[in-house]
Amino acid sequence: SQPAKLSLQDFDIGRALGKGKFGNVYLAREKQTKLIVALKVLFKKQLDKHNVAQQLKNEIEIQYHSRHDNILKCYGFFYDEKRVYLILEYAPGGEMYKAMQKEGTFSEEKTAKYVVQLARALKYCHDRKVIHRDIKPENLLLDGAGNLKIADFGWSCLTTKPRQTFCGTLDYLAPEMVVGTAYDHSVDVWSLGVLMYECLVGKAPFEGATHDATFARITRDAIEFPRHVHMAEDAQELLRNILVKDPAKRLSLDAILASAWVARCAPGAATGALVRPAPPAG
Ligand SMILES: COCCOc1ccc(Nc2ncc(Cl)c(NC3CC3)n2)cc1
Repeated sequence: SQPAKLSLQDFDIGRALGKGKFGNVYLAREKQTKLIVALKVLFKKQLDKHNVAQQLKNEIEIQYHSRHDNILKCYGFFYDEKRVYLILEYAPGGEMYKAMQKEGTFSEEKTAKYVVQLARALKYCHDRKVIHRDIKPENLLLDGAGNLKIADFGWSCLTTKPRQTFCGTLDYLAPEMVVGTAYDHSVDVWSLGVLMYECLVGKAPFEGATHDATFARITRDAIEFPRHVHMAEDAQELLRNILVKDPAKRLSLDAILASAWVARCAPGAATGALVRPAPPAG
């Protein structure tokens, strides 16, 4: 049967969770089911002005049909004459980039948990021929147990040709995207490497003062590890094999999940369980 057609009257609206370029996200509760959701309100005028209506359809299509613990659920959408509303899963932990700002760096264990969860979510996407293309802390949320959720598929695509210019931070763009050559799912692997680096070091590996400086560093520089951050050798080794300019030489998601650093810092990841095994009874 078709899902029920919902409208704004079906929700009690709560506080604003975040303000975006095309509209805001509000905490909301569906009246019948009492389900707590995040309601993303987008203004049609803004969507038309920035010519992103097709991108939004993309986002809804991909997120609505995704079923994965580390991908934020889209329960549905509706619209009125001025706005489009996305009914999204509420992630109580908030935005990853805010947690990074607050904590500076994360422990190896917490970083490895994020790396494993992001790698699993990306495997799910890539198996379905979906490339996210815009993995960065601003697009990642945390649930109540600190699990990672990919939250924004605005830039994901089923093809491999970028339609519009990027906005926001370029730190996470893979070299081949910066150069504009054809690229594939391995651009998401590069971004996973940048995220791992930033979680452990506290800043992105190829940060530049300007866009051009960042572009130049992404395409030219070899990865460096600041001396004041004592990063374990197996972590450095893994990052050197992810942040490789040539996409064909970049590690696969499976290889990352099977790496020595993941085995040491996210025990049980290989078997799928990320929770600590209960101590033996008695
Ligand atoms: C003092 O308040 C600080 C903000 O605290 C939170 C912010 C956001 C969530 N969860 C959340 N879940 C789903 C979405 Cl789609 C979303 N989108 C918004 C644009 C991020 N935000 C929880 C807490």
